[in-house]
Amino acid sequence: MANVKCNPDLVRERAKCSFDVNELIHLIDGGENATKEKRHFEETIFSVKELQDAVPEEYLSHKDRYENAVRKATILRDVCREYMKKYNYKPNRFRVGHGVFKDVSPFLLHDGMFVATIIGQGTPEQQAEWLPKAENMQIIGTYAQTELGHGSFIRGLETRATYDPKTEEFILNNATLSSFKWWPGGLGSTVNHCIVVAQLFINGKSYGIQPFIVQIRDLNTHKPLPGVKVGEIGPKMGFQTANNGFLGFENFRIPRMNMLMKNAQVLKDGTFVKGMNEKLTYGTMVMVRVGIVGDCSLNTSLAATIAVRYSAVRHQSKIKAKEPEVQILDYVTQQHKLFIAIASSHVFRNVYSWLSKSYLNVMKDLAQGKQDHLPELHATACCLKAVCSRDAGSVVEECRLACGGHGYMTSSNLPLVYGFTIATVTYEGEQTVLLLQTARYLVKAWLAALQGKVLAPSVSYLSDWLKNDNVRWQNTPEGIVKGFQHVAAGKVKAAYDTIQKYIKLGKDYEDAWNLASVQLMKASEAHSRSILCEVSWGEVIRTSASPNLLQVLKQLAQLYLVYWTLETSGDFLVYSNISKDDIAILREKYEELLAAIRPNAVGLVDAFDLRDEILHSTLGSYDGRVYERLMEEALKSPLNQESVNASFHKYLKPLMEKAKL
Ligand SMILES: CCCCC/C=C\C/C=C\C/C=C\CCCCC(=O)SCCNC(=O)CCNC(=O)[C@H](O)C(C)(C)COP(=O)(O)OP(=O)(O)OC[C@H]1O[C@@H](n2cnc3c(N)ncnc32)[C@H](O)[C@@H]1OP(=O)(O)O
Ligand SMILES: Cc1cc2nc3c(=O)[nH]c(=O)nc-3n(C[C@H](O)[C@H](O)[C@H](O)COP(=O)(O)OP(=O)(O)OC[C@H]3O[C@@H](n4cnc5c(N)ncnc54)[C@H](O)[C@@H]3O)c2cc1C
Repeated sequence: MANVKCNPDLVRERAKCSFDVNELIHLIDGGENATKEKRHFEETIFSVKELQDAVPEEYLSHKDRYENAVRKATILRDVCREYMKKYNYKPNRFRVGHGVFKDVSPFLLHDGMFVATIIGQGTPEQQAEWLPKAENMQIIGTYAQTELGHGSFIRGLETRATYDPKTEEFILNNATLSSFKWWPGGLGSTVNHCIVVAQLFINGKSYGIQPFIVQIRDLNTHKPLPGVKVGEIGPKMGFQTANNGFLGFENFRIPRMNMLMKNAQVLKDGTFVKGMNEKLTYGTMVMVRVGIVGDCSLNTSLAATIAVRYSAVRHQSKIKAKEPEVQILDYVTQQHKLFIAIASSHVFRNVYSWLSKSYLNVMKDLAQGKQDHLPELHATACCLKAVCSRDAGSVVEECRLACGGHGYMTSSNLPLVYGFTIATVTYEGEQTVLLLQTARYLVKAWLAALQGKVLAPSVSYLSDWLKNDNVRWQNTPEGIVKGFQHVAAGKVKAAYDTIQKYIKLGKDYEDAWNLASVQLMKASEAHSRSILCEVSWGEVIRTSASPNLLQVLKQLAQLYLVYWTLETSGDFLVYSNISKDDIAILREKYEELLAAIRPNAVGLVDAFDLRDEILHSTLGSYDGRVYERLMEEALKSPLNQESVNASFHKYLKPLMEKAKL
């Protein structure tokens, strides 16, 4: 990239960067070698001609766009397969996926949830049967859980799997419209298999929801099998190429061994054998929620790179009347909009790495029959997924708005990035629903703290606060982290007290919970923010990096802490010992941090190392040829391929002629 002829503003920005951009790239990637491998892989992918679109996707019809996505998905699969064989390298498919599809691969759910569920929910025998076929794409699958009538409340799913001991089969049925599966990615026209989550019935008795592996299309003709009704759900806000679909069954029979039986089993005679914990059936969702925190980091870095580079190139208006128009990045309000995007991407990455380790530890424990840490993992993954996805959506939108009119252009790619980022707020557990899951855990933890019990590490601050809620405020990063814990503890206590108040007024627990649920949701958000602050600050101070880089990483981490303290200063005034003077000091600190980060802004986004092919943006490319690219892309419009459009003769001319009469 270094030899590309760049916009002079970007050249100047890069020259004033105070740290070694390559050092940060290696740190993000996990080492110099990892960067080399990543770049070699990406170079390979993006040099495949067939993966490059001659016409921008947006000009294709819905159908052509889907077919083009499937075409590219199959090529990408082949290239990756060969590459992995040759180099024994496991690539990050989401990064290159953004480049190849711009939007979402129709195989996303195959890789992300179908294969993962077979691993997580299948017995060794079932894995041996299905996994090789799924991994080498002999079969293509998705994860079909959500229905027209139910997504969040999965115990309310209506698809039925009724066991027939005579034939040792399950009979799948969707008797109502609301029971139709609705949303699964790839289901529309791509997959031939599904994990179907259905209510198990044996001898008229319900045994809760269980996962079944179901073939829905003929492998040769791709026609839906008799008894299967399947189709695509139509255009959406984003995810256009994900091929989300609907599905229903009518007396569709599958063999007994197609119930994934790692956790619970149905024996030949219809005996149901309960698993260690029925919530283990929800395991794939926990895994994906963890993954989404990492995805939030990537999505945020995409938007930050586009908006920061554009803001360095774009000149508009003046700060001083007699001086030239400034780079819009010099407006402190612009820095306020954008630097939190850079900081958030680092915070999400660090927290993702921490959460993934917890996830793997809990998986190891579960394999040995220990489930003590599962509730903490579930609670932590829920609130982090909810808050990170919401933050990422807001940050991406702020970056888009920060690009003014050009941010509204599809060719900036910001509308698309927003489309797939904001979807993470809803899928894999709607944000409020997940925050309330965490709130259940927090309320229990609070009760345990009141009883003097030892709490799990992520909530031990509740006990500390109970012992001493009068800690002096300190304007240091550690002091701010403590402050976030005080806010969270104060909110958990307030929500708990509110529940108790309603119970004393004669409400039952469930109604009291619902009445207090805004507070519970806010407590959960505050808990999440305190984890984000504590973990990310902790990771940064433990980072081994050169002094120059460490200084910049600390500035970003502090920016995150101060930004969110100021954003939630009302809470701090209520629940911590912060004073108005402390807030004034923090405001000053915030301005200092923006000024300190300003010279490194372009270097920082360069360090995300996102190739132009991944950014897909007229505004964000490495060379900063913004106006040239905007014009080049505009000229690709089919309307610009003709000097006069047929509508002139058909409609406009007759209209004008009528007006003459
Ligand atoms: C684009 C790139 C993305 C990159 C992502 C990275 C990697 C992933 C790769 C690919 C995936 C890509 C895209 C995904 C597309 C989207 C796919 C989907 O959306 S699939 C559908 C997802 N659906 C949901 O998430 C549904 C949300 N609802 C639920 O999870 C549950 O119904 C519930 C809200 C949790 C409530 O369940 P239930 O009613 O049964 O439980 P409660 O009675 O409320 O609580 C009982 C008890 O159980 C505990 N618990 C609940 N869940 C779990 C769990 N998963 N693990 C452990 N424990 C759990 C809960 O805490 C309660 O405990 P207690 O308080 O002690 O009683
Ligand atoms: C792009 C995209 C891709 C998807 N892919 C898949 C897929 O591959 N497979 C799949 O199975 N599903 C998929 N889904 C479905 C997705 O998982 C659900 O839409 C999601 O879990 C939310 O459920 P819902 O639609 O039922 O929302 P609802 O629960 O109906 O939410 C509507 C409102 O009700 C509120 N609400 C609901 N319950 C409660 C409660 N208990 N307390 C308080 N408020 C509540 C919510 O907070 C929200 O404000 C996808 C969805 C999207 C958008």
